[in-house]
Amino acid sequence: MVVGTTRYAYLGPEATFTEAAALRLPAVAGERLDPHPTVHAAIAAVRTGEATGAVVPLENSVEGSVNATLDELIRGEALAISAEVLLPVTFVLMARPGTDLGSVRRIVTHPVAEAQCRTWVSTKLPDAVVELGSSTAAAAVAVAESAPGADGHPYDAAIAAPLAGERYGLDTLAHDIGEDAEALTRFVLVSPPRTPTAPTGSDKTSLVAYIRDDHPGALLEILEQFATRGVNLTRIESRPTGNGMGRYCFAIDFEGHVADARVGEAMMGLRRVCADVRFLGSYPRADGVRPPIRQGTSNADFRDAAAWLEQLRG
Ligand SMILES: O=C(O)C(=O)Cc1ccccc1
Repeated sequence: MVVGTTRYAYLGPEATFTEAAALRLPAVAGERLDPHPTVHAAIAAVRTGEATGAVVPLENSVEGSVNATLDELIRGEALAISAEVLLPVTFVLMARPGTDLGSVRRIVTHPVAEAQCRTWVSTKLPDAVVELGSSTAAAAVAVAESAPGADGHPYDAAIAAPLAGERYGLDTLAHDIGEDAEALTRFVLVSPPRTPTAPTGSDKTSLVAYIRDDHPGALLEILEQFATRGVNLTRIESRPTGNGMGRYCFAIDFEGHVADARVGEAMMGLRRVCADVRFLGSYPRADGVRPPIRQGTSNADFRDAAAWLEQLRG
């Protein structure tokens, strides 16, 4: 296989769900992919310029946001989201060849996988403990390298992607152990700040809003900016800013593109009521949905209203 020269970082090692997601991104597929042990390390490679972009998990349909990624976007040097991809995730319990399911006591996996497989583990292996690792593939490596009887409590099994079992020589003890067979994870391509790609009609925008002085109704003021312009939110998450107890910001995703008038007006409103607004980007939606535009909020409606005001002002 010929590999391009542009380097992209991802949450590794090989055979993570993130690697599978990266291979589905047109900008990344065919380029050089560098595995990193943590989300922080993958994003640090973008910040230092070592990588053009980093593919990292952002949100799971069952477990919610991946805070490690959210916090990188909220704090430190500004970054941009330039693409998203939705990936169905299937979890497998895997162990060294010869391991018997009944003998599994110590399992290792990523927190998102642990949350989705909790019911299966407590029902089928009530005496097992699940420990958390930096990725599902790192968990598979830890099991492959845990010699039974070795010092330091070896792991008996890992919960990871079917591909990780093949890659690291582990056998499957149980298939499809996640709670929701339809579970999806949303991954994003994080790059240095950049001009967004042109609107497609099926776009999403992400930003972080930092409250100006803690006061009653601060969140309502933020929400109003979107509501009055007919902008539909797809996710809102509060996270501590990291600068003192009780100081929070809101990471918000919504339908539309920064080039859309209603989105621009909502963002100008945020700019007026917030201490700071960090624009993360507008990018095509992975699900291709083209939501209906509410009456009175199309680009033409905003243009007409602006022309009317101009006329009144003479
Ligand atoms: O650990 C991985 O393989 C990842 O890519 C993170 C993750 C873990 C579980 C579900 C989705 C993403």
